[in-house]
Amino acid sequence: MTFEMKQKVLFKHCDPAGIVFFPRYFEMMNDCVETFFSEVLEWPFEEFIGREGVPTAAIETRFTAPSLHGDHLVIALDVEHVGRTSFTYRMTAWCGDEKRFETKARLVFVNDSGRPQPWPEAIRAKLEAALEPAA
Ligand SMILES: CC(C)(COP(=O)(O)OP(=O)(O)OC[C@H]1O[C@@H](n2cnc3c(N)ncnc32)[C@H](O)[C@@H]1OP(=O)(O)O)[C@@H](O)C(=O)NCCC(=O)NCCSC(=O)c1ccc(O)cc1
Repeated sequence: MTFEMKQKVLFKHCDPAGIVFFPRYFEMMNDCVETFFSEVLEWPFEEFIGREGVPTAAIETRFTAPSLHGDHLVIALDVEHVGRTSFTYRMTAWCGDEKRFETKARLVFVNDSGRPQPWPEAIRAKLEAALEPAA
């Protein structure tokens, strides 16, 4: 399955020329992940972040076209791999038919000491259910 989140490009995302500044894209990525946790995993960040966490261990992004103030983006997330303590997602942002960025990242589930721990079984089951179908 592909999870989608709409994101209008706002004033706060942009430099003085009205172009999205790249750290704001990373915030949009995290917003999409947070919404995925809430809506697909039914495990909102506010229920566990603080005691536990899901830091990003690795991320690779390509910015393929600039976004402008007022653009309407659709940010699409696919779960690519579920590991013992981690999962990998791919995310692509579109404005109409134009791709604005694509990213691949690995999140690791950590305990209150910041050490990796296995996913809770119920969360693992939902992550595996969300895995994109094999090509
Ligand atoms: C992520 C870590 C806890 C992993 O600890 P390690 O001791 O390296 O892990 P391990 O070797 O045991 O491996 C654990 C898993 O992580 C995976 N892993 C670890 N490092 C990597 C890298 N570099 N690439 C890919 N996968 C990795 C590894 O494959 C294991 O996966 P499973 O097979 O699914 O179990 C540690 O490297 C760390 O703390 N890194 C710093 C994280 C960080 O500061 N990221 C910057 C942004 S912070 C952030 O995104 C965030 C913070 C707080 C929040 O609430 C939310 C988000």
